[in-house]
Amino acid sequence: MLHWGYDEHNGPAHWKEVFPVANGDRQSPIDIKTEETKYDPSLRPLNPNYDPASAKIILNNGHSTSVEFDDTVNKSGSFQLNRSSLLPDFSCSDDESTTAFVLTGGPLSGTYRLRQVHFHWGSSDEAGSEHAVDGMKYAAELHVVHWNAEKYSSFVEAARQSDGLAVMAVFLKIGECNPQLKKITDHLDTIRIKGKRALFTNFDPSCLLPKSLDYWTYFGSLTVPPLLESVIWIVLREPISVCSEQLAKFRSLLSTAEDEVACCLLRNYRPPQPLKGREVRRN
Ligand SMILES: NS(=O)(=O)c1ccc(C(=O)NCCc2c[nH]cn2)cc1
Ligand SMILES: [Zn+2]
Repeated sequence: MLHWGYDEHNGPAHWKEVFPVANGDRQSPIDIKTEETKYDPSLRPLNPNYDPASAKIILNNGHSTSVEFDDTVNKSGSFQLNRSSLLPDFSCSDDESTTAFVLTGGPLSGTYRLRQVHFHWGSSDEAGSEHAVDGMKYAAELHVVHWNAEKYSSFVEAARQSDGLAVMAVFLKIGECNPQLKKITDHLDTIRIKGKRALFTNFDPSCLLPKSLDYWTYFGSLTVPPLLESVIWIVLREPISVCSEQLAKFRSLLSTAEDEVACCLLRNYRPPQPLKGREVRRN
């Protein structure tokens, strides 16, 4: 396998050839069998707190499109909420607290810092999500990626620890066009080619969250190589909407770079992996 991807010759079935952890005990995604999930009263409400100004760029890395955030801490060690009045304010969180772009609460102990947001989709609207619910797949899935900045000094270090990462997954269900998603899909034609990136600031991912923050949670892994088993998954139960035209824009992204024969990134989801005895809890 040259470089991993989602085609017949380099897709999920081949990843174990280079990343043996693909057959590990806590791989993701999974099919969530709702009858087998366990209510856990100790689970607290999720508390996402994002400073829209920390968004930096939107990029096409060849296997997804992601919005990257500035997850470096500033000199004084605290986060300032730089509400630069020059930029239009897309923030949906009216919270003026100064703990910017972190996720706390839920199953998490400590503060997880926002790193990036990205998507997974399929070649048709029938499938595209990575997690499934009672065997049912949604059209796409949004991942909001955080790392344990309280215990570890960098994302790369945290990505090697069993409690290093926390990813919040949101299902995208075919329906109305999503006005919040428009900001992202409107930028995709400027980053069609693998490696392309564009300035993208003042984006607040809480705009993409559903009304209810009820969730399932389980211990898993990255769903793309290196498939590191360092993710506390938080899967929101309520989907957000997306329309076919918006999904079509994701599919028009290229998985190839400038000097390669153009190939569209038609799908980029890994199928559900064995649960291997893991428990899925719900709040
Ligand atoms: N789909 S997902 O599970 O949410 C996910 C989230 C993040 C990453 C990621 O950041 N990959 C780079 C990993 C790395 C390790 N060391 C240096 N880079 C991949 C998949
Ligand atoms: Zn992902």
